[in-house]
Amino acid sequence: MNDSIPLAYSSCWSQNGRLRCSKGVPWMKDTYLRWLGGRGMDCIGWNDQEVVFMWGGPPELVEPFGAMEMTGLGRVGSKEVSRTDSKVGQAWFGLDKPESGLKSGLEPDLIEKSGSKSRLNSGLSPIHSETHADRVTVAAFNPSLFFNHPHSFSFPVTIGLTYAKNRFERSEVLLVRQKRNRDRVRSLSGMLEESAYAAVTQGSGLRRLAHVLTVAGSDSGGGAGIQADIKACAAACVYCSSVITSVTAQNTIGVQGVYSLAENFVAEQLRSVLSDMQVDVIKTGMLPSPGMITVLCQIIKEFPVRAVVVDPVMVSTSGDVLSGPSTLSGKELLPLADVVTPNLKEASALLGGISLDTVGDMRFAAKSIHAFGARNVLVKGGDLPGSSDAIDIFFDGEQFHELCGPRIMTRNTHGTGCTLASYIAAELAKGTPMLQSVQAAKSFVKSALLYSKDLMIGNGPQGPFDHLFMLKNQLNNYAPKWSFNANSLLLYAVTDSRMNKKWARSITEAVKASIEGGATIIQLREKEVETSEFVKEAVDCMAICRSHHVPLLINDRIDVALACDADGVHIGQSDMPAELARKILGPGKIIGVSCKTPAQAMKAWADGADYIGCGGVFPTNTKQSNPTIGLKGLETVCLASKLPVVAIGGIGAGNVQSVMELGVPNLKGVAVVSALFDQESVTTETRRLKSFLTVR
Ligand SMILES: Cc1ncc(COP(=O)(O)OP(=O)(O)O)c(N)n1
Ligand SMILES: Cc1nc(C(=O)O)sc1CCOP(=O)(O)O
Repeated sequence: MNDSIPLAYSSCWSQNGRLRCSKGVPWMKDTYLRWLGGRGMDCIGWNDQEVVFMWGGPPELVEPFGAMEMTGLGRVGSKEVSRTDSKVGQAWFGLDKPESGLKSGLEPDLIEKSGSKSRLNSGLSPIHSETHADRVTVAAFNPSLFFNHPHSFSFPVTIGLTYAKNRFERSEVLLVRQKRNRDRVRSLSGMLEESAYAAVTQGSGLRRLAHVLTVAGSDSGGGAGIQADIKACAAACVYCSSVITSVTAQNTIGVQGVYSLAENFVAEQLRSVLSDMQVDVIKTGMLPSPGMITVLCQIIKEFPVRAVVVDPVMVSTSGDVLSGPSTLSGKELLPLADVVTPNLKEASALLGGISLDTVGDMRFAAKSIHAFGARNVLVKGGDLPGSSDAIDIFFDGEQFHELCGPRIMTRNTHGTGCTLASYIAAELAKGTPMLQSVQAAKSFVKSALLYSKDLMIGNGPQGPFDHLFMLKNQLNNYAPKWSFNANSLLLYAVTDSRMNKKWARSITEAVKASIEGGATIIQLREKEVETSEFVKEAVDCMAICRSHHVPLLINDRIDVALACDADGVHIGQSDMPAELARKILGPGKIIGVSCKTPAQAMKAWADGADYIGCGGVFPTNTKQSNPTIGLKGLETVCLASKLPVVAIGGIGAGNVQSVMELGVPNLKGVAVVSALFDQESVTTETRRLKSFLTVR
């Protein structure tokens, strides 16, 4: 990289809750869309030597900073300038307001006091010009500190970051007084780093990879510990560096020996990685001594990262003790954790050995561990007695989420805890929000276990599984599925080639019209179209659906779904078995399965489906010889199903209400063919049907 760094000018602001950017700033848009969930706002100022980023805004903007109102301050040249206005949606920092050209956002008296006005304006280039900078300074501060500070104009910067000559320097004062703010600032640091990095690499041809640092023990058998962490991150397409705390002699039979490294050598490894590389997330595993935790905590404070994931490894799956509960109960690390992921045994140990036998107990444990200072807690109930499901409790300090999945019956579960935590860390490193990261990790572990359930590695009772099962598909279709929302089943439009032909419509016209009318998910059920034509049309339909954020599934044809990178497939009882479809498609695709009985619904769940289609609720002419199960049959299947259900068969404006009035919580919507597509105007009929439906 040159000392002189090309940099595009930008300004982003929020308007009606949406991110707006001035021209010529794709990197900025990406960065902020990614980190501020599409509601970002910031300002940037610059002169020939230095560029300043600032952002701020309403509390919801700065998720994951919770309730902290954040705003920015910065410098132009070497001079500090004043504060932002932190009103909702209005915070800008004095350099320009895009709608009205160059304009100061500073309050007049502050401009006067800081004497910054002339400096500000004289330091600016015209809007949308390009400049070159060899330094990028990013600063943010907490206004509550600012306003409480006795010398307001000394700018209590909570964190500042300068990128100059290929290095980040944290040169600003760290003024962090409250624990709550310290947590926020750690996360903020990652964002600042990302922004500065994005700025300086723009136009340089360089790019960076999301990065997790795992601090854990080595498992010689390769199933858990550092080895599992690296594989989980690789599966999530994230770079993983590793600091080894302990070396274990371990196989599928148990742990034969543990050799812990000296604390100062662990510190040396940590400093080595963190002083050189831009680590996004630190994930911790086996930390064999309280002293090692103290060292780690000190270094995390010295080198703040975006998030810390703590897997409180205490006992191996074989039952061998890897570190005592006293190690974590020192409670130094938990207040730094963005998420902690104990299993039942670990949660119990953290809480002094209480027994945890029910989902209610797990909720209690999650809340109690949260009180130690972790921002989020995931209590894993994989070994909850008497449950055929794997139920985890996620608590974010306000809300509980019960995350349910089928328990996969296999001996190959060694390393699931390490893998889950590392996958969460990897998703967080990519910018995925916390709950979705946890869901994506659960989905990954489930798929890996399913894929590996018959593997035979080692002779002991607990085998490892295959993290890189997707590579065997030779297909790069491993995108996180967290975008699937069961509410999208509300009005499910299923196309029909015969009807398209009858009304002289192309598939794309049919899809466009149904989306216009309000369809919430589309299935291409084109039984009479030639494959080459089908793939071509499906690719076009995908483009339409993507641009409208409507998922598109393919009926029966897994090959076509892969060819057009559809969001998933819908399969029947006589099609490719769902379990195999999941193996072929990977965890990133949506799979729906047709079910007429409770037993089929249970199997679909165990096979890794995402929803079931249940019918025929009423007689239909669209599908020959289709048994009708009636409203009663639909209700029975819904009650037996752990998956969301969409009703199908003979449904139209005249009877849709009777279906939805069943009021079963997992009945999420109706799938319809002829009432939408065997009609003159698909848009009108879709709109009409939609008017009877509301998300529950
Ligand atoms: C949402 C939805 N539910 C059920 C079906 C029927 O699928 P299948 O049993 O595979 O029958 P065909 O559609 O292939 O005739 C569906 N397509 N969609
Ligand atoms: C494709 C399909 N599957 C069914 C099932 O019972 O699984 S009924 C059906 C046809 C639904 O078409 P219409 O909305 O025109 O009745």
